[in-house]
Amino acid sequence: MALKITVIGTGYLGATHAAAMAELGFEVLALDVAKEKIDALRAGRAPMYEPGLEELLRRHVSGIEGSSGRLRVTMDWAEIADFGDVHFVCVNTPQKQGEYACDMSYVESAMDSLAKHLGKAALVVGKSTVPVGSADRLAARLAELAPAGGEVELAWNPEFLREGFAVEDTLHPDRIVVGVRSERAERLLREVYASPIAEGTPFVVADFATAELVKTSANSFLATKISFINAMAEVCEAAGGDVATLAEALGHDERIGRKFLRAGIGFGGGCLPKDIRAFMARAGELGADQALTFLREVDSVNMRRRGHMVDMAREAVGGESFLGKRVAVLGATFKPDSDDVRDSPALNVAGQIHLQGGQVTVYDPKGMDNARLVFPTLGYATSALEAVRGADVVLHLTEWREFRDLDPAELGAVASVRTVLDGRNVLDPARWRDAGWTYRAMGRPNA
Ligand SMILES: NC(=O)C1=CN([C@@H]2O[C@H](COP(=O)(O)OP(=O)(O)OC[C@H]3O[C@@H](n4cnc5c(N)ncnc54)[C@H](O)[C@@H]3O)[C@@H](O)[C@H]2O)C=CC1
Ligand SMILES: O=C(O)[C@H]1O[C@H](OP(=O)(O)OP(=O)(O)OC[C@H]2O[C@@H](n3ccc(=O)[nH]c3=O)[C@H](O)[C@@H]2O)[C@H](O)[C@@H](O)[C@@H]1O
Repeated sequence: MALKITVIGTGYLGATHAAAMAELGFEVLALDVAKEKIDALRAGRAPMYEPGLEELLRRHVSGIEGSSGRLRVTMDWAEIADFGDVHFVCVNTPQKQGEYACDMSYVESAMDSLAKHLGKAALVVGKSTVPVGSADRLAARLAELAPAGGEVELAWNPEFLREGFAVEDTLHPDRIVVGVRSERAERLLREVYASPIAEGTPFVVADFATAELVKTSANSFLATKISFINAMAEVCEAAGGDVATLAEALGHDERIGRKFLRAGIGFGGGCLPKDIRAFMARAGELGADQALTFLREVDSVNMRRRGHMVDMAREAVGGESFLGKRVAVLGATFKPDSDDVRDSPALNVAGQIHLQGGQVTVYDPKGMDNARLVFPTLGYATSALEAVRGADVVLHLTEWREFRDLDPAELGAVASVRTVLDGRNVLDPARWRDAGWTYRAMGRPNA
């Protein structure tokens, strides 16, 4: 009989995972403690903006006309425990308030709720990003709490999807990593991922600690690559070089590669920043803090880029202060094709300028509702054109396709001053200059 799968936590990771599991042909039951997410999913709506997710949900959510009916949702733990052979735990692991360490309380609470109701053999699979050593501890806790005792087992299967490509990355991952303690756990996970494995996706079997470490080291590597190029941007600014040309030239070396070498206002989101901090905190607990001190630099280079964009904007409006100045901010999300504003560099820059007295107006194609929740005091416009109306400077902070396609002449007709600062290094300087704009980018003093 085909495996039955549950997904606990239906945020960016869980909602996508649940829909993808249904797409792969499994019967899926998903649970969340947030009623609005469950209501949205039940109606076949994605709880967040993620390209392709809503189509997948409508194809599989039970009760939607023409759907396969393979995906159902619930808020009932007993139903979840009774239904699943394999339970994926996809809840959030944010940074602890005022600390670098990871807040494990959501994972612990979800595991406890599930364990108490488990009455039959099951494989519980952690997918959340956790500090190394967590799976070991959670396995002992699970064994203690689960009534079925030895028949309930834990595995760890970190996730590498990127927001904006979540559906594609889940259905066709570049690798699958599983931390397992038995052949049975490995066999069950091979069954779950039979389809990507058949497509040739590498399936890496590891112990718990290594599986956990693959995830945090992957995100640390990506963060380091971005901060490396942003450090080079700082040097280019001092020396009069061009970081975009530098990155292109570096990227031709296959050992370095072209990806993740885009300089600008740096990385944000619900993962990279908090994951490198949690990794440093955990290394400290393990007595290996020296190994990761470089991540402190990675973090501070990254945070400096936000401050540098604020400085560039202040200089553009006269150098002294933002008082009485209108600043248009294009972009609120931490990256394009997402509505996620968690630790968004764009919103951080907008917020800093607002706090320094600037009159900030933000526009983002998908992130407006989330941005308003985080920064209700900023001004919000209904289009890029409206945001730019009367502006003394325009900041391009999230590289949505829509912004690249804007007509600089049309914007120039409504702006008060034609100065654009490109925080993502993707606008075409010639197009803007031809329309009478002063164009400046980060790390490209002569661009
Ligand atoms: N967002 C992403 O692109 C990726 C996230 N991850 C990791 O996946 C985990 C989840 O991240 P996101 O989906 O972004 O977070 P999220 O905040 O979007 O979703 C988490 C969901 O878990 C639910 N939840 C919290 N406590 C619960 C409980 N006790 N029982 C049931 N549900 C509960 C929340 O209501 C929320 O809907 C994190 O550890 C993150 O680091 C890993 C790879 C990619
Ligand atoms: O653990 C996670 O949650 C995920 O974190 C990242 O994915 P994501 O946060 O969706 O976004 P990325 O594409 O990695 O971008 C992160 C940030 O870096 C910035 N970035 C990216 C690339 C670049 O060259 N320069 C740059 O500033 C982006 O603008 C964005 O703010 C990883 O890429 C995923 O593999 C991982 O699963």
